[in-house]
Amino acid sequence: RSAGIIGAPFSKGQPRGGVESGPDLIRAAGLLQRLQEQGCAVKDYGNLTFEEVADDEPVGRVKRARAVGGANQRLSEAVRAVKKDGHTSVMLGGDHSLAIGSIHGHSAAVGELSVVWVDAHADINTALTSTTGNIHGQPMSYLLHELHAKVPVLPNFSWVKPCVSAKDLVYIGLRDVDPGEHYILELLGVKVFSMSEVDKLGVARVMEETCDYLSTRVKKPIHLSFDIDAIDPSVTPATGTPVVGGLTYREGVYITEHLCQTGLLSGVDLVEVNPLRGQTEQDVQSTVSTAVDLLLGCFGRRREG
Ligand SMILES: N[C@](CCCC[B-](O)(O)O)(CCN1CCC(O)CC1)C(=O)O
Ligand SMILES: [Mn+2]
Ligand SMILES: [Mn+2]
Repeated sequence: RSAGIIGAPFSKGQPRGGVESGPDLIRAAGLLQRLQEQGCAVKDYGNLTFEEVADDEPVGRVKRARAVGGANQRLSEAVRAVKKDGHTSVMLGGDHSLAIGSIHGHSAAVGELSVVWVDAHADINTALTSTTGNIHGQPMSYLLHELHAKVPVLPNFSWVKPCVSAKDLVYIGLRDVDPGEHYILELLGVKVFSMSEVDKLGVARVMEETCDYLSTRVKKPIHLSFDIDAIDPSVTPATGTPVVGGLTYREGVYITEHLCQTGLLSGVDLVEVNPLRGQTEQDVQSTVSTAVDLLLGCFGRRREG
């Protein structure tokens, strides 16, 4: 296995400062060294730099669109290059609006993808259904072919080409879905394993059904977009939009171990770690070390040794 690490210190998909520190915190916790220790080749592509955007006035209700569009165009090019170099891309966020560039660039390199979205939230509001205007609650709406006609073209977004089909998307961990999002998920028939299904089926069955569902037709490379707020806030409190009733540490690691074993994992996002949202240093350390362990599971770490 080989991992290409891209740091994306970006926060404009949401209003809270601090999430831009995610990449360096995850590196400082030893991600690269731990990957190498477990036999994974690692190339660190460093942190992207994003230009400041002046006068980034709201477009309708959408906030900071020009900054988000520009940052994701840079990220898309960077992820495409990492994939062309033959690595599994690892995008360290930063907020979840970065999934736009990460998935777009991944698909530009490898073609059609399966997307596994692990999150408390669906992040599938369109610019018109979003009540907050924060683009970290909207990324999937820019990527789905089926929503293309429903999404207005925002400034600095004209480069985004839809690249994912609704049938190739699976959600795990949902527990805070907006009405507009629920309507979209039902309308498109997107496969959802909410926390109710995790409780009902157990994580092993959820992963079995996820992989069966995604490989029913052609097996595609998998893009895992993991929002740290999918994990319960008792474990990962240092994040912008915590929601009670989340995945245990063990369920989170089981998910990444299982996806690694498919041999199809081709791109990973780990987003929404925000040290300023922790109340204690221990809160931050628990959040960051869980993020590292989730990523190690993506690259072959097995709890059995
Ligand atoms: N769905 C939310 C949250 C998005 C979270 C993004 B993340 O990347 O962390 O998954 C809004 C949530 N909703 C707003 C109104 C409140 O009363 C209830 C929560 C949105 O802002 O669209
Ligand atoms: Mn979330
Ligand atoms: Mn998210």
